[in-house]
Amino acid sequence: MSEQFFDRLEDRIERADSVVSVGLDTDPKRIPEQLQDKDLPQWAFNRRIIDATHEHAACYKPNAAFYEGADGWRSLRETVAYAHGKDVPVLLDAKRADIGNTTRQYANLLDHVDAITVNPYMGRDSLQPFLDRADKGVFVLCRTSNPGGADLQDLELASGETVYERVAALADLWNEHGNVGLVVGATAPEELESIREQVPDLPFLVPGVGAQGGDAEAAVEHGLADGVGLVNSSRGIIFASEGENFDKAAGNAARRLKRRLNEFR
Ligand SMILES: O=C(O)c1cc(=O)[nH]c(=O)n1[C@@H]1O[C@H](COP(=O)(O)O)[C@@H](O)[C@H]1O
Repeated sequence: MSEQFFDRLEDRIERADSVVSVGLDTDPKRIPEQLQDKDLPQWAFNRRIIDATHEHAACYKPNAAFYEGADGWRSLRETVAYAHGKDVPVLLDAKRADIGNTTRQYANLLDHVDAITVNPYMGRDSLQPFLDRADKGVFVLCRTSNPGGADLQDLELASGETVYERVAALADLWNEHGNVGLVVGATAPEELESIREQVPDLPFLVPGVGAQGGDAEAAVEHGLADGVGLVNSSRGIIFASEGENFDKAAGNAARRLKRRLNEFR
């Protein structure tokens, strides 16, 4: 198996014929009733979601927010092992980074998963332990999908570039091991296009299609670098139905998204 995350991801994209990142944002309150009395309801839910969606998944992206706490981390560990058993990489959406000794601990998260999202706000040294993991993917938040994404990221610097453009330029510099990608939301299609022009070689993780109503065509057209990149939907897949056959609905939603995105690949 290749040493490089993006090579492994490329293989997976080819095998699944899909750039869909299935977001495992498993809100305990939205888990169907029939699973609520299980030992680890999140794990019971994720297992059925993975069974139903893995053939359409380029990766799984659990967001750490939903797994904080002892049972959550246990569920996450089982989930990651199960996804790996299906040959699907796992991108932990943790948005971490801190001062040196703290961030070294955060980077240990990469012992368990294939890639992670990080926050560039504290600068290069806060990301160094992640960047040093040449075999793992490091997705740097660049232009986020939320309405407030513009508050700081769109500010113009004295140099004339915006903050998100500066982040993209820095991420390109930090990409010494070929393991860096950017997070750019599908709700900002113009920025997606301009960032793609600025950094043609960095794969993007593009969240914001589905529940946030982002632009699927722009996500594919600009999110991929040499065919490699990810377009994420979380709630739109895993909570496609909250009824008894939630897994079947999730599988259908993942297949539909894959087909829709493939129209633009
Ligand atoms: O880093 C991310 O993945 C991320 C960045 C961003 O700009 N916007 C964004 O929505 N996300 C994540 O992508 C997922 C989107 O979930 P849905 O809106 O349910 O598809 C959540 O886990 C968000 O935290």
